[in-house]
Amino acid sequence: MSSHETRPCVPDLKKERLKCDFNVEELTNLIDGGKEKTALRRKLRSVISSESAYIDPIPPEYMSHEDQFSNELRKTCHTAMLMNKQNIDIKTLQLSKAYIGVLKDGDPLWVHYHVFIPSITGQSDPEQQKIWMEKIRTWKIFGTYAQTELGHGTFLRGLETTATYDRETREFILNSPTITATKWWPGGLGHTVNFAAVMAQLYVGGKCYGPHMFMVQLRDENTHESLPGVTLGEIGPRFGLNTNGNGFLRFDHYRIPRRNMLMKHAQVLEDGTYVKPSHSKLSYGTMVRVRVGIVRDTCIQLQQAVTIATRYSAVRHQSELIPGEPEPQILDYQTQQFKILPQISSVFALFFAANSVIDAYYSVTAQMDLGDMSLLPELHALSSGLKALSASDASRGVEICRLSCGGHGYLASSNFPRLYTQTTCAITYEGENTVLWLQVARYIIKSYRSAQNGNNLKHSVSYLSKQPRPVRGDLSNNGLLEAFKAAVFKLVSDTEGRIQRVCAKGQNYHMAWNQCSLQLLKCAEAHTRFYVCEQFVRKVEMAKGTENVKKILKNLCRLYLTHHVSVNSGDFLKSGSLSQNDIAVLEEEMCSLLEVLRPQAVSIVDAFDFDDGQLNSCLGCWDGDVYQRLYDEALKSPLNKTDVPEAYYKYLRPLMQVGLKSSL
Ligand SMILES: CC/C=C\C/C=C\C/C=C\C/C=C\C/C=C\C/C=C\CCC(=O)SCCNC(=O)CCNC(=O)[C@H](O)C(C)(C)COP(=O)(O)OP(=O)(O)OC[C@H]1O[C@@H](n2cnc3c(N)ncnc32)[C@H](O)[C@@H]1OP(=O)(O)O
Ligand SMILES: Cc1cc2nc3c(=O)[nH]c(=O)nc-3n(C[C@H](O)[C@H](O)[C@H](O)COP(=O)(O)OP(=O)(O)OC[C@H]3O[C@@H](n4cnc5c(N)ncnc54)[C@H](O)[C@@H]3O)c2cc1C
Repeated sequence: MSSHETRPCVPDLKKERLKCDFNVEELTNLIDGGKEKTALRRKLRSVISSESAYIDPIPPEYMSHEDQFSNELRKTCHTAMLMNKQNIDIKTLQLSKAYIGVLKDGDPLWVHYHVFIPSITGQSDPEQQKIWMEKIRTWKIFGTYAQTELGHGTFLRGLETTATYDRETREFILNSPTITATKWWPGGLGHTVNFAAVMAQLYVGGKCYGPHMFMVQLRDENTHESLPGVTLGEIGPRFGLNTNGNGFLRFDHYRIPRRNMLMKHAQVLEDGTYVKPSHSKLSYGTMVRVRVGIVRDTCIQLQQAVTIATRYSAVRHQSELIPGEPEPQILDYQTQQFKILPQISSVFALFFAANSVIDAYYSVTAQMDLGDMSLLPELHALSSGLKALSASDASRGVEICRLSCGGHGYLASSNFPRLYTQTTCAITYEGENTVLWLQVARYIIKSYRSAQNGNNLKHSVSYLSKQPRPVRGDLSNNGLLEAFKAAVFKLVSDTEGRIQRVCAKGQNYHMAWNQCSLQLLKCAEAHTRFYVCEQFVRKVEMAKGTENVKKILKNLCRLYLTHHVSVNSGDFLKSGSLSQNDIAVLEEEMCSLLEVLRPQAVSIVDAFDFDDGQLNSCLGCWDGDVYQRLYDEALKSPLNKTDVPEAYYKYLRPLMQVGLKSSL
C-alpha cells in the first residue's frame, strides 16, 4: 500500500485509494528504476522542498516578462549554489523528477547543461575539453547551442553563418552575411550565457565543407557585456517557456582562434588542410542525444497531466448516470475513462520506450567511440521516430487531459496551460516532427529495398525482410505484434511501390518522394508505434514483482495495444492481418479494460509520486480539496485587490456617463 495512505483527503479520493489492490510503492520503485533510486529522488526532493528561495514572491502569471525571467534566473543560480554545497551533480538533479515544479516556465540555463555541455564533451578533442570543461566546472563559462537561424532551422545545409579560415592569422572569421543568417532561438542566448557552440558553414581556401561547430565567446567574462563584432538580444514573448531566455545573435566578421573549432571528428590544420570526420553526420551528434532525452522528458510531462486529470475526475461530480440517483464521479462515465486511461497506458509505453532508446544510445555510442559507425543510421532513425512519437502523443495526451477537466482545465491554476506549452514545443524543437518522420521513412524505405536485394537488415527493421504471416485469429499480445508487423509491412511495400510507379511515369525520385510523403509519414509512425508496442510487451513480460503490480502492467499494456489497433484499424484490415470480427473483439476488450482499470486509476497516478508543489495544480492536489483551492487562487488576482478597479474610473464610468445616443 502507498506510504501516503494515511494523509487526509476528501472522501471521494479516500474511497478510491481504499480500492487499491496493488502495492503503490512497488510501482513507484519500478518507475524510478529501483528502491534506491526512489529513496534518492525523495531525498533530493526534501532538499528542494525545504528551500524558501524557491517560493515565488507572487504567482509568476502576474509578473512582467522581465520579472519572470529574473525570478527564474535567481532560482536556477540558487540551485547551482545549493547543489555545489551539497556536492550533488546539478545535471542529475535537473533530470530527476525531484526538480519538477521549481522552475515554472523554463530554465535559462537548461540548454547550457543539457545541450551545450554534451556538445563540448561529444564534439571537442581531449585537449579542448580539458580547457573548456575546467572553465565550465568553475562557472566561468555558461553556453548555449546556437544552430537555428531566422531563415533555417530544419535544413542545416542551408545555414548561412560562415566560419572562414584565415591561414595568415590562424583564425576563423565568423560572419552573418544576411538578416536570415541571424541565429534565432537558442535557449539562454538572450542575456544569460557568455559563450555558444555555434554551427556555421566552414570555408577553407574558398571551398565550403558544410556545417561545423565552433566554440565562441560572446560576452566579456567580467562585465557580461557583448563583445565587439557580436550583437545579442532576446527574441520576445513566446507561446510558453518564456523564461528560457531564447535569443538572437549576429556576427560582424568576428575572429576566433583556429582551435575554437570543435575538433573531435573533423579538423582544420594550421596550413588549412581539412581532415574529414569518419562519418559525415557526426557533427549532428548532440541532436541525437537530446532527442533520446526528450522521450523521457515528455513521458514525465504526461505523468503530471494524467495525475491532475485522474484525481480531479474522481472528485468532480456532474449530471446523472442513472436518472434520479446522485451525480456520479465523472470518472464513472465510460467516455471519461476513455479520455484518461489510454493516457495512463501511454505513460508506461513511453517509459519503457525511453529506457530502451537510452540503452541503445549508450551501446551505439560506445561502439562509435571504437570507430564502428555501422549502427548510427539505425540509432538516428530510432531516436528521431521516438522523439516525434513521444512529443506528439504527450502533447495530445496533455490536451485530452485538459479537456477532460472541463472549464476548470482552462484556468492557469490547473497548470494545464503550462504543461501543454512545455510539451507541444517538443514537437518543434530538436527537429520538427514531420521532418523527423521523413528521416525515419527514408531509413525504412532504404532498408526495405536493401532486403529486396537480398541483404540482411538491422534488428529494428528486420521484419521488413519478408512478408510477415500472422496466425489468423491469434489475438494474444504476440499475435497482435505479428499483426502490427504485417500491417507496417503492407504500408511500406505499398508506399515503395507507389514511389516506383510515380517514377515510372517520368517523375524524378525527389518529386515522387514528395508526392508520396503522406504515406511515408504513415509508414514512419506505424513502424515507430510497432517498436513502442513491442518494447511494452517485452518489458512487461520481463517485469519482476508481485502478481498484482504485474496485473496492472499487463492490463495497461493490453489497453495500449487494443487502443492503437482500434485507432489504426484500417491498416490492419487492409493488410488482412486482422479481420473485422477481430477488430470488434479487440474493441470490446478495450472497453472492458477501461472498467477493470478504473478502480485502480487514482492509485496508479499516485505511484507517479508527485507532491502538490510539483503538480502546482488546484485540480490535481493530493487531498482533492479542489474547490477551496480554486477559490483561494482566484483571490490572488491583482484585480481583486480593490472592489472597483482603476480601469473603471478611466474607461467604463466615462462611457456610462455619456449614455447611448441612438436607440439601437
Ligand atoms: C542519453 C540521453 C540522456 C539525456 C539527455 C538529456 C536531456 C534531454 C531531455 C529533455 C529535453 C527537455 C526540454 C528542452 C527545453 C528546451 C529546448 C532545448 C533544446 C532545443 C535545442 C534545439 O532545438 S537545437 C536545434 C535542433 N535542430 C534540429 O534538430 C535540426 C533538424 N534537422 C536535421 O537534423 C537535419 O538537417 C535533417 C535530418 C533534417 C537533414 O539533414 P541533411 O540535409 O544534412 O541531410 P540529408 O537529408 O541530406 O541526409 C543525409 C544523410 O544523413 C542522415 N542523417 C541526418 N541526420 C543524421 C544524424 N543526426 N545522425 C545520423 N545520420 C543522419 C540522413 O538520414 C541521410 O542518410 P541517408 O543514408 O539516407 O543518405
Ligand atoms: C522552445 C524552442 C526552443 C528552441 N531552442 C533552440 C536552441 O536552443 N538552439 C537552436 O539552435 N534552436 C532552437 N530551437 C529551434 C528549433 O530547433 C527549430 O525551430 C526547429 O528545428 C524547426 O525548424 P524551423 O523553425 O526552421 O521550422 P521549419 O523547418 O521552417 O518548419 C516549418 C514547416 O515546414 C515543414 N518542413 C520543413 N522542411 C520540410 C521538409 N523537408 N519536408 C516536409 N516539410 C518540411 C515543417 O514540417 C513545418 O511544418 C528552439 C525552438 C523552440 C520552439
